[in-house]
Amino acid sequence: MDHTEPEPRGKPDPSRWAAKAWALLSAVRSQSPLVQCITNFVSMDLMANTLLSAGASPAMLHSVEEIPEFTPHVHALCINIGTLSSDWVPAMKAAADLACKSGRPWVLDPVAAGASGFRLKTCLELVELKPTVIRGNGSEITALSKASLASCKGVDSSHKSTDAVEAAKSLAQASGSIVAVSGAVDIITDGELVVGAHNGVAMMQRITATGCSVTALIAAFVAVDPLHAFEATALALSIFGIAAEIGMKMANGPASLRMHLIDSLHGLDEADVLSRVNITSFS
Ligand SMILES: Nc1ncnc2c1ncn2[C@@H]1O[C@H](COP(=O)(O)OP(=O)(O)O)[C@@H](O)[C@H]1O
Ligand SMILES: Cc1ncsc1CCOP(=O)(O)O
Ligand SMILES: [Mg+2]
Repeated sequence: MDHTEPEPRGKPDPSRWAAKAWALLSAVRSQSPLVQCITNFVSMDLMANTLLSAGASPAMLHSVEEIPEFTPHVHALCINIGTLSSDWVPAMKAAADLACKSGRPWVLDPVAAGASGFRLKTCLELVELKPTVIRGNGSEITALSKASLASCKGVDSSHKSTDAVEAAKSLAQASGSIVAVSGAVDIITDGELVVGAHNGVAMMQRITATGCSVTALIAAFVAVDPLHAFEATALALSIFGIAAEIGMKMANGPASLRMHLIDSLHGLDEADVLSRVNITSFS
């Protein structure tokens, strides 16, 4: 996995983003990073298939007994609190702590963070364990950033991603994590620089666990380029969106889009990626 020095940050150059997208997808395919996923029951299947179709190697291991042996050897860890219960929290915390201590990137998906005090408290405790990236929808990032039970229907967002830019920036500054807010435009920030990834189709919101799955894809991308987590996060979101755009041409509705999204992610070629990556600076 690449440990070279970070590239200088600055105004995004569209051709640099597209070339880097193809380089990172190719690295995931050739290196097949092992991604440990501690995730909700709803997302396990789509998340594992998303990682496999991108070329990564998923492992849905969550028992607290095996984390000390397993987690130090993974290339990245994804923690998702979607179907949270108290007996899973020690495993989540132990895995996050070990990932940090072993120098492995880890990514947090704070599903429905503002839906209950238990969820919010657990997310805030996980944020203390220094996730490399936090990816949520607009309502989740708003709740986590303000540490309050913001108006939240459940797992789906009632905020546009673009209305959560300031919340994302302050969460990134307070946590030291890269923060991504998904939506029609995916917002990615390190607390200063903000970019928008414009790929994707609206019907992705009608398939459960697309958000969870793109969080796991972010973990795979960060695994192959851990020193450029900001770029890897934006590009994983863009690549997932491109797969959906291509899949949508063959789909008749959410169920067939789910299938074609996975097929398209597996089949993405250089021309698709270079012509479709759409990331712009956002201010
Ligand atoms: N209106 C939209 N247009 C294009 N892509 C979208 C839209 N809404 C969501 N997406 C994409 O769907 C995926 C899941 O995002 P989202 O629905 O916000 O997450 P969650 O399922 O966690 O609420 C992301 O890849 C995001 O870019
Ligand atoms: C429906 C549901 N309920 C608890 S977790 C979950 C899946 C949420 O997936 P996503 O956040 O990707 O829509
Ligand atoms: Mg979600």
